[in-house]
Amino acid sequence: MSNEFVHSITVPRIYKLTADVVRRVREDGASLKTLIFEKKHPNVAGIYGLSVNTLRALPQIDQLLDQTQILTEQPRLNPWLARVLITELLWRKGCLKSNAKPILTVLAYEKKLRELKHLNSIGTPDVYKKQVQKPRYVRVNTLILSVEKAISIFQNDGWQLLPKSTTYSSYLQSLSQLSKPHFIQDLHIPEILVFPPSTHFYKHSGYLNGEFILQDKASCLPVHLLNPVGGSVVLDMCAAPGMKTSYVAAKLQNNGKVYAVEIDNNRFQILISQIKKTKSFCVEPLNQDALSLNPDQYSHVEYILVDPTCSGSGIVDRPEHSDTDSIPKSKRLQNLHSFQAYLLRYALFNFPNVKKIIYSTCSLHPEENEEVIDEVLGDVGNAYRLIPVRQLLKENWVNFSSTKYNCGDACLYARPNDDFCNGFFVAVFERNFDVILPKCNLKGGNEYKPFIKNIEKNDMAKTAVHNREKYKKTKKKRRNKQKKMSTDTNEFTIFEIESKGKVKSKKNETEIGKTNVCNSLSSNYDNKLVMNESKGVQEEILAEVKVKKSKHETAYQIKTNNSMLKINSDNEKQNTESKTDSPKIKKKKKRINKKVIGTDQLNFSKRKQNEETIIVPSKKSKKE
Ligand SMILES: C[S@@+](CC[C@H](N)C(=O)[O-])C[C@H]1O[C@@H](n2cnc3c(N)ncnc32)[C@H](O)[C@@H]1O
Repeated sequence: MSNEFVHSITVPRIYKLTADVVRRVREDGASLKTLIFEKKHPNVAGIYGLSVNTLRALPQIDQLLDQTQILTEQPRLNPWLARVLITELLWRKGCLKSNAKPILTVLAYEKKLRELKHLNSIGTPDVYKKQVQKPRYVRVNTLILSVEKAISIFQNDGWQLLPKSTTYSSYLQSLSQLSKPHFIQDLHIPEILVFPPSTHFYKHSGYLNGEFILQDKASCLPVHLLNPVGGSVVLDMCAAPGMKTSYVAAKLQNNGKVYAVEIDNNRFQILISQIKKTKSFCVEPLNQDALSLNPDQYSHVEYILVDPTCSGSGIVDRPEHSDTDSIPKSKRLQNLHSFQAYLLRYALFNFPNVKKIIYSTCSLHPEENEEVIDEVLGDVGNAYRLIPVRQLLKENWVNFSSTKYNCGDACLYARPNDDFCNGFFVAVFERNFDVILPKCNLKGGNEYKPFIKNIEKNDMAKTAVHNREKYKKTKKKRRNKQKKMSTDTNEFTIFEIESKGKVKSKKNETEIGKTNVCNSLSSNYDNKLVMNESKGVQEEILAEVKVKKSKHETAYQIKTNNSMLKINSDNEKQNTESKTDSPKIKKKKKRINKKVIGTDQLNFSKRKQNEETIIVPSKKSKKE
């Protein structure tokens, strides 16, 4: 075989795409889910699996790369492709079938790799091993069928329903022994049916038509505890991918209203898809920053769900962060804490008729949980109280918040090893209307509203990749400009949200990504960390969202039975605009209206929004 011939064989696309995904997750902090979605490859599950496995085995792979010196000896070999191929060879298929040059190169080192793997006693990397064998939770979408009907469907499929448990300990006992062909109804949430681990329903017609939602029990708990009564108005401040939104709609039986707010454009598409699939007609999706909601316009809101971006540390099968991550863990948690407290405070202080607010995270870090609750409790005084979740669940729960915090054990923790579900935290706030809301000058508080205008909202919707590209471009532009005006010290002031305390101005900030902490949180953290609350969901939903873009407009088109829902999107325009903007002068920016053409089935509304983005130049700015 001549060299020329070997060179002409291309590497299978799945390996190339996975290598790119893994690189961007590691280097850009991009979201695995968003990237896989972007690729629009038919084998979403394959790319997802290989990406997750490669990411998890990175420390071991890098050790092998070091020892074999492949990358030094083979400088033309793409290091990320090498990592993916090694994963496939050593931990997945055990072979590589192609004569493409990179594959032959890796295969030339196969013997050495295997020997070193053996010598290093690298077995299956620890992170491959699941701590918990989580059962498969199925939430019955009661907007489409009753729980009884769902049970009979599964029974017709050959499943056998175990008797209902009466205490949490007997329920957990049953869960720990659950095996085919048995399933059980959840003790707390009757809409949830529980099946043995590794049961797959992705191809089940009930799943495909929205009757069954594959949603972890932990993710259902916040809505179960919110428990809005029919006819009420609910605000879901962080809605995508819409698992909780659709559950709220089911709780309301579509009688009432749910405002589902999502800042990220890509995730908003998934939210729309979920709303449609689940027939959640009472939901009005809003593609905007929840912090930009005009409280006067939403003064009728009675229930709020605050389920913000978090570290996702409670998710059982998510890839771990490693020490090599660019932002240290403590700093990440501090940033998340600030953002979460900000959002929660916004909910607590700005909606005069709200009765109940749920704060939840899929994190097990007190920084994102008890510490957030303690911080806001100090601000709201007696205007709100925490309802002890122990009472709400009638003592049938084991894990609560720590008594070493002011919130005491009033909040709920779900812990994978005890509760057989993802790790989660839930706090339930109830409004005491006898007490007037105190004034609060802190982030999100009622005195803070005017500042909201100064946040560059468009940017919050950017993915990490966008931010990086934008940052690079702006840096390049600025460098060129600086060359031209070498004496120019172009100073400007930007606002920065500090982790603790007030708004502060900062001079000479050069990194666009730093113009706003929430911005970087919403993009980096959300995309990087909050892949989803259930591993399957991202594959499932992504596989279904159909996005079509025309040359002249970006449009989301979702097929309905008899009509086509079309949402004109200004995303690209916004993105382009923001990319070319540099924050140097006082600038008013009109947000382009989201035009939504509703179908007879979906209840989307037209919404006008002209928000100002103002970044104030300091007085020292060079006079042009
Ligand atoms: C943890 S996820 C929400 C999961 C969702 N509640 C569910 O159950 O499917 C957090 C979401 O909040 C969105 N988000 C973050 N900051 C936001 C903001 N300021 N306004 C609206 N959405 C925001 C993120 O893009 C992300 O989709």
